[in-house]
Amino acid sequence: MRGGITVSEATSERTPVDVAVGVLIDAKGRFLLTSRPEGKVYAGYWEFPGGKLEAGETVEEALRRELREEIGITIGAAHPWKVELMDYPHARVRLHFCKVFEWTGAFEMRERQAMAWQTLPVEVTPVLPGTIPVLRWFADERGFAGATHREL
Ligand SMILES: Nc1nc2c([nH]c(=O)n2[C@H]2C[C@H](O)[C@@H](COP(=O)(O)OP(=O)(O)OP(=O)(O)O)O2)c(=O)[nH]1
Repeated sequence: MRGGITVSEATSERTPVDVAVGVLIDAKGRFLLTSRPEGKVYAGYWEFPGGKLEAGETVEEALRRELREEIGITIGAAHPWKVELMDYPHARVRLHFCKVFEWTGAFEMRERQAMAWQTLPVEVTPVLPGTIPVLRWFADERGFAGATHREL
């Protein structure tokens, strides 16, 4: 007989995949969102740029690599901000959100994403579920009341 593990228990026990996420903030306090490229899950949804850690990488190393690969910039220091676990049907992810205030190079959307500098409330839509808590943290930091983004 197989153990009594139900599908939902198995799902909640999935080992999370670590993801490094960059919250780029410019001199005006705007933050950068990019759209997920065609061919990825949640294609077209807006998110903070980033990606999965490769073996042996720190969060900061992964973030530096991903932002170079995906949007063409070289970041300065990555300041760890918050860590969030998200359960999606496709994966369980541990999102390491880092604030980034300095970078060099010109933005180049190498995966043909779109980019948008945003403030609250966010105007682009739809926003990836794993991005929504970040908007709430910004709202709390900035004393912003009301909806942080538009629902689909
Ligand atoms: N980059 C990013 N990913 C997020 C955010 N919120 C959120 O739930 N995620 C999830 C979506 C994905 O399941 C995962 C990131 O994986 P990904 O597929 O974009 O990473 P990657 O660039 O390494 O992709 P790949 O090479 O495996 O195709 O994290 C966010 O704000 N930014």
